[in-house]
Amino acid sequence: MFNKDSGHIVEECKLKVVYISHPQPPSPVSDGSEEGPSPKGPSTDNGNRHANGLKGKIMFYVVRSLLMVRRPPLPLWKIEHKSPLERLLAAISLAPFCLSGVGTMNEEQRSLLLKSSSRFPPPQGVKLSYGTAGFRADASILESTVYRVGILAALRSLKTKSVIGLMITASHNKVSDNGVKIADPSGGMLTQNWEPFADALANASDPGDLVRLIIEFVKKENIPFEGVCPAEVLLGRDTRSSGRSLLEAAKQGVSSIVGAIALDMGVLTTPQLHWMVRARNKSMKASEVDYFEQLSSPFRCLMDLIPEGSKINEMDDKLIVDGANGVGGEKLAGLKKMFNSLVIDVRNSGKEGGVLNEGVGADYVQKEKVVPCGFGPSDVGLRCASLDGDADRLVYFLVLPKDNNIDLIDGDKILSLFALFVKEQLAILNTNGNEKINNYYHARLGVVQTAYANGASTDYLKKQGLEVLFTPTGVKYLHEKAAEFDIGIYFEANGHGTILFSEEFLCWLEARDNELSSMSKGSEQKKAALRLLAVSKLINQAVGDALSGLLLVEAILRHMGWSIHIWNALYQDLPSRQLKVKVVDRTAVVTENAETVVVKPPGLREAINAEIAKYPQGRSFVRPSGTEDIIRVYAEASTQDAADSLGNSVARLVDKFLGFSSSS
Ligand SMILES: CC(=O)N[C@H]1[C@@H](OP(=O)(O)O)O[C@H](CO)[C@@H](O)[C@@H]1O
Ligand SMILES: [Mg+2]
Repeated sequence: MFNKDSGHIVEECKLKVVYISHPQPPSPVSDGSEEGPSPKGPSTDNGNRHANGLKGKIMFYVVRSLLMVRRPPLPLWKIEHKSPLERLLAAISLAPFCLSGVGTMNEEQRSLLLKSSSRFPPPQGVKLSYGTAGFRADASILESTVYRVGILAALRSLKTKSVIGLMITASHNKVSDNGVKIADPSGGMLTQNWEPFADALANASDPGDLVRLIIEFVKKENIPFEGVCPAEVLLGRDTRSSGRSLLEAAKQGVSSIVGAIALDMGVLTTPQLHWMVRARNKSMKASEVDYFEQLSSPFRCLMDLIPEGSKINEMDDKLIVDGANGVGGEKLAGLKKMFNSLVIDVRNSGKEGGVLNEGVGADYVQKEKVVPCGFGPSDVGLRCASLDGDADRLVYFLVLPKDNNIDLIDGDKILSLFALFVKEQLAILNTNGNEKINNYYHARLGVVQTAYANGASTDYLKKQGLEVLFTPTGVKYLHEKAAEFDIGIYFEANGHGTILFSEEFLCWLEARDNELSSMSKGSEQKKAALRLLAVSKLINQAVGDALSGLLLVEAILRHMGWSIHIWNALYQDLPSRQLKVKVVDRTAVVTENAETVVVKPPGLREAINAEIAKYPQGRSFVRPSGTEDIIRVYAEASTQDAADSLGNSVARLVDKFLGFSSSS
């Protein structure tokens, strides 16, 4: 992780180093623990301090020399302390921290935490939970939470000896909300084992409680602490104005762990930050320019490999994108400059005065099934797409001639398009004319959905002979499941998804590609190998990414020679309805079987099943949202009226069992 370019990347990408941890220099007078008594009592007297200081200096150089054998110096040495004298002073001030062991906390670290955390008191009467996508709430109460997640990210970096990401976003939620989540070293979501600790940290009542929790956790997880190892956290935020002060809180959190640094990567899409974390930990270049290059070059490769005759007519050439008045539109405008084979008209880029996610964006389009602001009758029949507020979701749509209605082409249909293409390329790769080839690799291709996937999509995918699996809502679950395959494609109906390739399969594919280069250059197999390799590079391997997903959709439609109408006609969605019900305590609903069955409160399951039985092709389930304080209701049936009616009946049941009237 802390690759040799650590300092170099900082310069090359013109990154701003936002904070470098400043451990308190050992003072001969005060131990800096005014905030509360030390559990160990006063650590040293003055004489001991001086003696320890000298011992510390000597030991520090020994430890540091040893550490430098296996890693380059911290960016700390390169960036902040420019002159040799400044570096020496920094080394001396860090010395005491480098002497303490694993899983322990010395007085200086404790004092630093107590001091900084006292500036971020937690909100009163609020219980926070690291839900489907981290912590989310009204931005005005989040400073303490973000500060504490900064601490968590620094500890995670120490534990994994890798670069960690911290993203400040509330995605598709309203502009006054915000949120914070962590990207693990792979670029994926924070490991689920650490979520209870995240909850405990966020809800710690005071600085003392917070420090006690950290001490316990550091011990339990054996985290190398107190400057023994460096920690590095990449910070990103979406376009919400509250993100600025929250980012400051995150910096304070990171820097309250000795040896930890925070790098402000600026305003980013969520998938960009995840990608950068992954790239840094793979010692790859990780700037925004590199990200654009990573997407555009395989896209160009796929376009160059489009079969002769797969031409689409001019009307189908233009794509209109709704940027949700968020970060995605602006980034897409930058990305599209890197190729001229695609005409993209970006609307709702945030520069026209619209409000983030208000009447715009992928979540609005998918849930309300109406045109977003800025779209209208002149767009009827054109290929349109919508990103969400942090650009990790993508849906397509067709504007219908009447009543602002749309034909939605959601995550399920994007998944179907990707699955068809990958399956076709795998089949070409493993066939030589009519003969099966010898160097055959049976790549396990799997697709992963949630209960929100339209039943018609699941039927369609199964009919194509694909293995379909289900997980609970939340990309952390889908991603984990998809990673079990050689090629795992996952999508939530709302448009979050990606394609994961196993290392083993990619190794084989690269070898096969080389073999084909010498044996059958220009053959269909060679092209199929090149296409699959291009897909593995274009599609974000860390998380679902609307920008990379959009480029892949565009490339595949051209490959197939399909208009959006042909794509949309792959299968017809069953009519569905989604509703939200406000209840007293949403945690009272407990589900199982990928959230399709309610186990608590007693009696609700039977009542829902009795409703479902009244509707042909009826399906309905309820679950507590992980991002909003509500219960979500989903209903599907053979007609829209029936789906609406089933949804309403189930929503009434939820209200009856758990609503405010039931508790009074
Ligand atoms: C029905 C729905 O769209 N749920 C979304 C929503 O989660 P909830 O837990 O349902 O609030 O936000 C998550 C994060 O973006 C996303 O993963 C999930 O699919
Ligand atoms: Mg999002």
